Amino acid sequence: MSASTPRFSPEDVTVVFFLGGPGSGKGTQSANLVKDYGFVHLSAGDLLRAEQVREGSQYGDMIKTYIREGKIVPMEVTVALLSNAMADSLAANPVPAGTKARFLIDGFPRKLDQAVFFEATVCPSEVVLFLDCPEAVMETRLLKRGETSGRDDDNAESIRKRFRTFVETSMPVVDDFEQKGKVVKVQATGSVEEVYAEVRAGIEARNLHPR
Ligand SMILES: Nc1ncnc2c1ncn2[C@@H]1O[C@H](COP(=O)(O)OP(=O)(O)OP(=O)(O)O)[C@@H](O)[C@H]1O
Ligand SMILES: O=c1ccn([C@@H]2O[C@H](COP(=O)(O)O)[C@@H](O)[C@H]2O)c(=O)[nH]1
Repeated sequence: MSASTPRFSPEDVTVVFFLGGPGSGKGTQSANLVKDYGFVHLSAGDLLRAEQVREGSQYGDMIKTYIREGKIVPMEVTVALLSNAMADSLAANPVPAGTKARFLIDGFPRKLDQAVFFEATVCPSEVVLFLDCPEAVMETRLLKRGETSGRDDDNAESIRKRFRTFVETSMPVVDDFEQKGKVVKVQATGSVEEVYAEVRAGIEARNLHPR
């Protein structure tokens, strides 16, 4: 894996960043958005977990520690994984003339430097979808998920650290995009169906329609 220049043109893609605290429901809503809106879903966390266990990865141990501690992995690693995954997807499914591939980038950017670096070297985002959810609700969901997820970080101590990182490091990213007029904010405390109805309304208001 290397952080090379992307192997595609920014003109060929529409990128939606999907942000929200740990357990706010990004992965759950992403499945709906893939089905109805033709997004390719890329979860930064999933890409990091795959890199962590990839044989021969020089980053495996480092990623494991960062994830368990709820810290943000250095941006070069994550941006390279995302950019390569986008390029691979475009190579496998070339964009028909006159259309753009849609990428839903879940759980990224989590830090301002990542946002700046990605938008400068890969492509700018179109919309930032933000799931707003109280910590108490997210904690209940994550502890429940932890009963079966097998994730190293779905335990009370890691969850506490992830919440702290989210408030201190990731919320400034949401605030920055908000100032740029890019944020679609959705309350994430309702049922999966209720939240999805709000998500749909929000992105359609930004001219993203089913495909
Ligand atoms: N609206 C909802 N109501 C109740 N439970 C939900 C809702 N949305 C998601 N969940 C459940 O909460 C848990 C966390 O959801 P999900 O994995 O989608 O969150 P996430 O934001 O992707 O989390 P992370 O950032 O930690 O990966 C899952 O077990 C999921 O089934
Ligand atoms: O851009 C990113 C995204 C994620 N991480 C690390 O991964 C874990 C888990 O992420 P999920 O989105 O909850 O799957 C997160 O706590 C970070 O440690 C990252 O470093 N950079």
